[in-house]
Amino acid sequence: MKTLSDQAVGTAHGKIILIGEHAVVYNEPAIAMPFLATPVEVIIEKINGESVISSSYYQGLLQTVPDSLKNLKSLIQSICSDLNQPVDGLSISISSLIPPERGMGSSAAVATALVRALFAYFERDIAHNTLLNYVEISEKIAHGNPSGLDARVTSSASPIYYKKDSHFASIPLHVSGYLIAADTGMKGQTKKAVRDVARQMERASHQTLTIIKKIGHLTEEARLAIQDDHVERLGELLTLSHDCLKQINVSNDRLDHLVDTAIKNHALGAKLTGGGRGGCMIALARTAKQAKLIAHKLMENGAVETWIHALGENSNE
Ligand SMILES: C[C@@](O)(CCO)CC(=O)[O-]
Repeated sequence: MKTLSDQAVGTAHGKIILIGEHAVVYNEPAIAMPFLATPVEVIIEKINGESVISSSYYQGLLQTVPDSLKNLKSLIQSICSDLNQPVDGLSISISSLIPPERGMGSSAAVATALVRALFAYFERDIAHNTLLNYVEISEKIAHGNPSGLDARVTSSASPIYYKKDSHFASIPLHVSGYLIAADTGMKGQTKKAVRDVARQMERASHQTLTIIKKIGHLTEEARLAIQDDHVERLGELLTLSHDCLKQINVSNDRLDHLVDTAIKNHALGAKLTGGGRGGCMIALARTAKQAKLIAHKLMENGAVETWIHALGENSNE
């Protein structure tokens, strides 16, 4: 009989929306980026007895996980059953640098790393589509109705261009530069912001639709800038899209202040990322040195945490 490995590791990373948020709700495209500065690692080791799990939220038996980890328990049970392996005898330890509830794909990334670790532990190869299907099981429990975007971006090295109703395409990443993300320390208010944009669309449809369409054009241009290595143009497009997002009232003073701070400190561009009214912002810099300075200035100006990701660096795909 084949002996299984005593230890296996699975990795994944966070995601950020580079451009196109809110407009994507109205059938315009958006682009999401793998964000390697926030990695996730799952280590599985062989133990005797019942399986245990350890994460920053919980340490204990897999059988008695709290509700917040039920998605992972289901995922482990499905995989062990599909691979004809016992659910006992595993020590699963999860470490994640992705802040939760910031729209950075935290739950999908943990699920991705867990699926990879389990398949490595049981010495099985896994096709990318099978991985996505497993992550969806977990995301359905965690979020109800996942779009599939987070699963794709947290397991991929390439930016993903996407439209509503599961239109996904990888973009060849030829642009180089440094992407800085900063956390405002406030929870984003995606649901409320999406609802308010819908109300605006009813009240002032022509005006609102013009802005939404403009974000769509900026996103198409950003796709070209990424694949044709036009980092300066990409920066301009980010700032222009932030102006559009301001016009549809999904920014707030704290985000605007961080965006202005980044630009004053020679960012090529900056914008909010995700649902807005809190959450995170991003800035683009040409060099590592500029990125570090911008991150430092963002911290001085109210950010609670910053991360720097070198575009084009190897990832774990
Ligand atoms: C604001 C939004 O476009 C992105 C939130 O991360 C909402 C959505 O696409 O569901």
